[in-house]
Amino acid sequence: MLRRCWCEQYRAMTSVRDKLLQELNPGEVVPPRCKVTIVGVGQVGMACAFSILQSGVADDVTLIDVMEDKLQGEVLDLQHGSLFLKTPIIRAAKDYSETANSKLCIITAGVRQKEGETRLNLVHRNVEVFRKIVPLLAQYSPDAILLIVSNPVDVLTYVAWKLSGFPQERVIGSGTNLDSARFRFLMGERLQIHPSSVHGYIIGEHGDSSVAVWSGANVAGVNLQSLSPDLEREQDSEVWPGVHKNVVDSAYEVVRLKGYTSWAIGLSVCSLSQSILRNLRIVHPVSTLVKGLHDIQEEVFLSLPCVLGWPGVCGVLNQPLREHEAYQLKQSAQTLWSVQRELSL
Ligand SMILES: NC(=O)C1=CN([C@@H]2O[C@H](COP(=O)(O)OP(=O)(O)OC[C@H]3O[C@@H](n4cnc5c(N)ncnc54)[C@H](O)[C@@H]3O)[C@@H](O)[C@H]2O)C=CC1
Ligand SMILES: CC(=O)C(=O)O
Repeated sequence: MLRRCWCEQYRAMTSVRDKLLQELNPGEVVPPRCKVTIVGVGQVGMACAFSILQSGVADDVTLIDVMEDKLQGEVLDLQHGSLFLKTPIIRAAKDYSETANSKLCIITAGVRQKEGETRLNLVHRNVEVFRKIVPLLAQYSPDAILLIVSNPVDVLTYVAWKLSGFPQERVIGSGTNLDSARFRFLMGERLQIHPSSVHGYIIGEHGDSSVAVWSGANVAGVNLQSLSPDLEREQDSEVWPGVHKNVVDSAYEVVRLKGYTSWAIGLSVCSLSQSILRNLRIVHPVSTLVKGLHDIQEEVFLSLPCVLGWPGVCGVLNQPLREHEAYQLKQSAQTLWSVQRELSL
């Protein structure tokens, strides 16, 4: 019976595809479950896109940018690699309606630092960029998680939270996930141990006022400060405090050498995306609303260790901090608040 039905259809078919393939459920559309939109196809956006495509975590990667030719060129180039990827849909969106129903929207659009410029110098230009982007993302993907990468990332995460009206757990800044990766790489180099086995957090601002939590730095639970109490002091003979300085200087150094940073932030954002989209509940230092935590009174976003999963930020760790670490964190909050309170949103 079924066979006769197929044969009848076959006679009526014309295209090569129709002759090749007997569809069992023609016309059925399976909506993507893990659609990721990336806004901005500059150095950072493309590094994020490439890492996410390589990981296979998304079933739709949609890119959008105001530079139409660059956008088309980047998307074509990625599509030509489809044979080697496991993401069925890679596309350029002409307008925000094509980003609809994204689970995760990653914003990398905006200006970047020139040599010597700080991240905070970018704030006014990138707030204007966000005014054009965030309301449209929120309109077409009202249930999405916003992952902010553009700088200054902590202030812009606050801006995205305000402009979107989303709950705090669905607006996340990539924050010090990158700084902590740099910290672990630099400590690992000194110890000649892989960064995945060297644990330590950079918290606070992604930038100049970040805080190294030396009190928690460890390898296999062996606290490094218990081996050298001077670890974070100037007089330390092995100059370990220089590791945090190197972390803070990292972006400036890479920008001086190649003009921008891209690969490490791309990998960092991919790791955050995997934790969210696969509901892994991995702890990452990311920028979240910290009002009420560690005695911070200001409505600012800063990085603290957060559990990330399908709902976004599932929880913030009660990380014990020494007095001077908590003091530095509060200073970091005040630095950001002094920038934020000038913004009219
Ligand atoms: N959070 C972090 O750890 C890091 C953040 N960044 C930041 O990421 C941002 C992007 O850096 P790059 O990719 O190197 O810059 P880029 O200049 O290479 O790319 C920026 C892209 O944004 C696009 N864009 C500008 N306005 C737009 C709009 N209204 N809508 C859509 N697209 C728009 C531009 O056309 C351009 O393609 C910068 O703010 C940079 O400071 C960079 C590295 C690390
Ligand atoms: C540019 C920047 O924020 C970074 O690479 O850390």
